[in-house]
This record gives sequence, structure tokens and C-alpha cells, in this order.
Amino acid sequence: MAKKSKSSKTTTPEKRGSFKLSKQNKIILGSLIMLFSIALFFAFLSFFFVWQDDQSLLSEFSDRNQEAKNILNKFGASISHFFIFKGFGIASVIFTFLFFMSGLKLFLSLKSTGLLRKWIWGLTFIIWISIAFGFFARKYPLLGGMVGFEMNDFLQDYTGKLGVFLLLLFGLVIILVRLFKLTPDHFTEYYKQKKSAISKEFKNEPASETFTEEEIEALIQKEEKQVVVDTYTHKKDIPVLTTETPNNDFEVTAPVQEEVEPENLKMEVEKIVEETEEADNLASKLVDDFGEFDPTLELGNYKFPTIELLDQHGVTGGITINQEELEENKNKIVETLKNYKIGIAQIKATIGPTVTLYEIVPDAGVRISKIKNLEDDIALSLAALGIRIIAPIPGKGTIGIEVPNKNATIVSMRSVITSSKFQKAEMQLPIAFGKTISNETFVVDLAKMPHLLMAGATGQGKSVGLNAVLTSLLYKKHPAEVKFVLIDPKKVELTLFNKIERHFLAKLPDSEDAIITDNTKVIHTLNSLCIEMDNRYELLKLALVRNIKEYNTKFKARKLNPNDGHMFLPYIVLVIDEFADLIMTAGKEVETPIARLAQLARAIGIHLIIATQRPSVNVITGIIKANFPARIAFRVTSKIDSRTILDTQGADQLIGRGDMLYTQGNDVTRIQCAFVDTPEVAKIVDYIGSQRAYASAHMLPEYVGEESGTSLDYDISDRDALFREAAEVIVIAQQGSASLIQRKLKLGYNRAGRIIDQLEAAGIVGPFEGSKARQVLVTDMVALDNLLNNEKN
Ligand SMILES: Nc1ncnc2c1ncn2[C@@H]1O[C@H](COP(=O)(O)OP(=O)(O)OP(=O)(O)O)[C@@H](O)[C@H]1O
Repeated sequence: MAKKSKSSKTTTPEKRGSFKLSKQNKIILGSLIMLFSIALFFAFLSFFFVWQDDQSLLSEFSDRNQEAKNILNKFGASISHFFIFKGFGIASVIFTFLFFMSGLKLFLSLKSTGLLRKWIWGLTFIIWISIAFGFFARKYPLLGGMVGFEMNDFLQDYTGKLGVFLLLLFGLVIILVRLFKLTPDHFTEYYKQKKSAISKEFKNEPASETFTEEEIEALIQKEEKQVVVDTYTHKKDIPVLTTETPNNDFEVTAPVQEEVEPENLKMEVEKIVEETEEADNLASKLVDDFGEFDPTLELGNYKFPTIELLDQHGVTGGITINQEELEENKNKIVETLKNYKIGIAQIKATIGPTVTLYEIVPDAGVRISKIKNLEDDIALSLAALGIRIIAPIPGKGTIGIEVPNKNATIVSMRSVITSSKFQKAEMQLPIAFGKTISNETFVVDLAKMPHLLMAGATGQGKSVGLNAVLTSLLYKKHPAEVKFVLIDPKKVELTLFNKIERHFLAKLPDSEDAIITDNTKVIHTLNSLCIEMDNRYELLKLALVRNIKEYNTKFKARKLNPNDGHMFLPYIVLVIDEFADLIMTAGKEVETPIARLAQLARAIGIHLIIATQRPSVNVITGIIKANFPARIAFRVTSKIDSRTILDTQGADQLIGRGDMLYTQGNDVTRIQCAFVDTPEVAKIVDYIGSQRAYASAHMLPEYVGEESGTSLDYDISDRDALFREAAEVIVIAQQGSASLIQRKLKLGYNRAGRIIDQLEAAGIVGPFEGSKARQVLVTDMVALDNLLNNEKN
């Protein structure tokens, strides 16, 4: 249970980070703080007059018969005693201002920028004043409070009186310079101004240059009273200044600015206030009122599967090390290499669940290729299957020899699900595949892959691997966050998942079963996913975001209006078991939408997992390979198959039973796939299936399948499903032949012939010309687009 709640938490980290008060709560809390500050102020004020009377009552707070003289009775007396007497003395009054300001900001929902600064300076001030009073007014402890008094004592014990005085002075300097921005320049400037004003007056010069506007105003007022007394010269014959007579001798000019050197020129930069957009305001108001949108709310009581549903598979205490076996293998490796005159400088073993990696550093001067060529000989001398030599190990200066353990340890799904690496994984679609050779749990993000190809000979662990992927997601994701589209031509592998149809599966609106086993349905579903992809791109475009993660974040923040068609988008994971079977029967018709999805769907959260038994090049075509950088190879029978899957050999040397190689680009990692068997999966889906579900499975967009034209009716709506693609092929090649369409689109002769007839009717190719190819009447793609678009209108 504990695990479950943990996993549910990790799925929604935003929720934890964004605690926000609603507007109403802000008003309530704000007014409470303001009223408290006012009460505090009055309590403090009256404390100064009556504190001596109230002091004896402090210990009798609970006695209802006792009454304090403080204006706020015993509460006022106690709190003032705490702040002033036991605290900071008279400086505590500053607290009331700080509280009031904080309350006001909250009440008016103002941004709290600058508040922290005010509190920091306020507290600095309070402490400084308290110590200053403690120093200068020791006789009146109320002024500095206990803190001032004690701090003084403490500081004086170490620095003496002079030290405290200097410290106070330093504090004052900090406050003046940092808070009031006063520097010596200000004083010298002020002094200069005063000096020049006095000297000018002595010389009887009009001191107009140094008058500020207020001074002029004051002068005018004085003048009106007709009393002019010069404070310095006591002369009474200063020119009369009247407002009506501007033409007198007294000339008022704008104060001349003293030239300031650029370095000394101070510039105060006003903080830029970001204007918030209208939509944002509305969004934050909505978030204030209702909180962030929670997609999991509809199934708010959903319980994640518990860990007890998974078996230990007899493994409780990790891998058991067989010292003898290790020693034996080491000796054999050393001996075999010695036979070929290869000396070893160093050897090290890393024990994994199924294989042990022996890392060797050969003597200087030994060629790596020599060791690599001895692969079979070493295998022979070790009398073991599945020896793999990695020469050199990327990133290390060593050569790796992987030797299967005599007794392989099963890696249970339970152990990888409970690993902290998986539990703490902050990934969008975390998948725990199993354990690496160094016994570390291997967790990857499907969203980053972004699609996965799994291949391997029959019986080597593919289906278990697929179940491990699905189980990982079920343990980490809420039904609102991910949906599966399951395609199972074998009809038996994925049927179990039917039970979670209304929680986790997506299907076509008109289909009964969510798990697709029928080939025509597969084509419809894939095309429907393409439509879903286009729709999602449209939504992303409208929302001005680049991927599903940003889109959902924006939607949760209520910045996207559901009335404009916006909705929370779950990830969609398309799983195809036995892809070879599909390609053989439906060919281009499945390859095209799959290639489209693989190329484009990563940003909008549709991820493909394709499994196949037959890793031949006509199944894993170039276009599929190019778009599936993440690949898993279980054991295969030939080096060629290994190359087809991984672009490198090695999968032919695996030992089977979940032993696999994973690549996502260059590095190949050997992993023991986690084992989850059918009864465990059944328990998990039962657990989920028994809970409250959505009304139906997630609905994919409707796809109106154009049944591959059986009539020669040239009505636009009756055209072949691949009409447009065929037209594009013809226009690009500028060659109107049925065999070209046949080859490029992998179609039968009859169908290609029908498409050519339809192209002729549409005016894209000319009439039949015997043995010659037909003439292409459309010159380029733009013309083709125009032609086809005009047809629709
Ligand atoms: N990770 C694993 N750990 C231990 N044993 C495993 C593991 N994976 C598979 N096996 C063993 O191998 C057997 C076959 O596995 P699985 O059914 O997954 O093969 P497959 O490749 O899907 O075969 P097919 O293609 O015929 O369906 C399992 O019944 C199990 O005994």
C-alpha cells in the first residue's frame, strides 16, 4: 500500500509544488493578519503605561477573576511582555508595521515581491535598535528588551564596551548605506551646497542658483508677508519678491546641475513590472478559485496496483555468488589466452543475474582483434553457450568477456518495480526493463525513446518483455494519463488486458473489442491514430506549445479553454505484437501509417512498441528502422538477424529466457529482462478492473475506411484508399505506369490497374497508349494539390 501511494505521488509532482490560496482565503487570512497587527500595536502602546501593574498577573493568565490593565487585557499584557520585555524592547513596534504590510498585501492579492526584503530589513533594524538601547540606556531595560540587554552582555564579554560601540557603528553604516543608500558623497555635496550659498550671500549675490523649488515657494510666501530677514547678514534690503512683478532684479533660474562624473552618477533602476496577459489573469483566477485542473479527478479513488500482486519468483536475497565457478572461469580464460600467447595484466569480474562480465586488461602490445577472433575458442574452452566478447568496452580501456552463470537468477518484476530507481523515476513513461550486467535496475523513459522495436526468435522472452513494459506503466500511471492501443494478431498474448478496457485501453468508436486482432481493424486503427495525431497537432498549434508535456501543463493551469476544443491529452502507447504477420498480410497499408506515426507522433504523445519474431529486412524495413532508434533484441538464430535488429552482432550469442540487448543509438547494453508471468498480469488487471472505471474505453477518432475499390466507379468518394499516394508517386516520377505504383506501394497488379484508371478519370494521367507509359498531365505537386483540392469544392 505504501508503495502505491508513493507511486501515485510521483506521477503528479506539480500538485505538490503549487500550493496556492484561493482569493477568498487570501482575503480572510489577510484581514486576520492586519487586525492582529492593529491589536498588537495598541497592546504595545498601552504596555508602556501599565506594564508594571500587569507584570504580576502574567503567571495567572488562566484565572478568569484576574483582570489586566492593558487595553487588550491579559492577552495584550502577555503578548507585549513577550515581544517587548522578553524580546526586543521598544523596537518591537516595528513588528506591527511588518505584520500590517504583509496582511495588506495578502488582502489585496498583491504580488509579494519586496515583502521578504522588508522583513529582513525590519528585523535588522529591530535587532540594531534593541542592542543600541541595551548599550546606551542600560538603566531602562524596557527600551532594549531582554534581547538587547543579553546581547550587549554577551558581546561585551568578548569585545568590551568599545567593541560593542564600534559594532553598533558598523551596523549603522550598513543600514545607512544599504537601506538609505547614503554615501559620503551625499554629505560632501550637501556641505558644498551650504558653503556656496553662504559665500554667495556674503558677496550679496543672488543665490538663485541654489534654491530649490520648495525654497522658492517658501520665499514667495514670506514675501507676501513683506518680512525679509537675512539670517546671516541681518540685512533688510534684500530685493522684494512678489509674484505679480516678475521683472524685478531677483531672477529665479533653474538650479544649475553640478557636473557629475559618469562613474559617480547614480542611477536607480526601477523594477520592471511584467504586464500579465488577459488570458493569464483569467487563468490564474480560475486556478485561484478551483485549483489546477486535475485529470485524475474523475477516478479520484483509483488505487494503483499493490506490490503484493507480484511474485518474488523464489528470489529473495539477490544473486548468489559461486566462488568456485568464478575461479574456474577465470582460470580457463587466462589459460585459453595463454595458449594463443596473450598475456593478461589484470582481470576483474562483475556478477550479473544471468551473466558474469570478466574485464581483462591484456599485456601491452596485444592486438584487440586477436582476442576478438578467439571468441569461439574461448567459448569452446569454457564449454558455455552465449559467450560475448566486447572489445574494447566503450568508455573503458578493457576487454569484456561475458560468461553465462551456471545458475541464472530470475529477475523478478517485483524487484525492479520496488527499486528506488524506478520508484523515484521522474519520467513521463517510465519502463523498468530488468537488470543490467552489474545488477542495476535499468529504467528508461518511453517518451524519450520515442518508439521501441522488440525482436527475437520465438520463445526467447518477447511476450514477457511486452508484459514487463505494460506492467511498469500500470504501476506508475493513472488511467487518465496513459491509454494503450493493443494489436495482437496472435489473438492470445494480450487478451488478458481486456479487463482494463474502460481504464486504460483506447479503441475505435464502432468496434466491440478493444484489443485488435483483425487485420482490417488494424488498418482502420492505425489510420485513426494518424487522424488523432493530426488533431493533436492542431491543438498544439492553437495552444502555441511544442509538445504534449507543455500542452498538458498549460491545460492544467487552466490557460486553455475546453470550449475551444482543448482537453487533457493522455499519452497513447500503441503495442503491436507480431508485426511481421501484419506486414505480410497488409503490406504498405500498415507500413505507411506506422511510418507516419513513427516519424511525427513523438511530440504529441503517441508512442509505438512493435514486437516481431521475424527480424528480416522486409519486416523491419529501412523506414521503420530509421524511426525506431530504441531497439531490443532477444536471442536470435543468426548474426544477420542480429544485424537487422541492432546493426551489430551479439544477439545471436545471447542465452535466451529474457537475456536481451538494448540499444538507443550507439551503446549496446546487456540486460536480463524482468520476469512477470501470466498469473501475475492476471492479478494486476483484476485488481485494476475491479475498480470504478470510465463509462467506456478511450475513443479514437472515427476513420471511414475506403474499402479497396472493388468497382470501377470513378466517383471521388469511391476512390482507392491509396489514390492520393499513387498520384504523388506518378507525379513525382512523371511516369504513368501501373507497375510503378505496384512497386512503390507494394500493391497487386489488379489494384494498381484500378488506381491508374481512377487517375485517368481524375485527369492526372492520359489515356492508355499501348506499350508506352501513359502521359502524366500534372506537372508538379503544387498542381496536383490544386487539382485535388478543387475537386473537393
Ligand atoms: N525474463 C525472463 N526470465 C526468466 N524466464 C523467462 C524470461 N522471459 C521469458 N522467459 C521464459 O521463456 C519462456 C518464453 O517466453 P515468451 O513467451 O515471452 O517468449 P516469446 O518470445 O514471446 O515467444 P513467442 O514469440 O513464441 O510468443 C517463458 O515461458 C519463460 O519460461
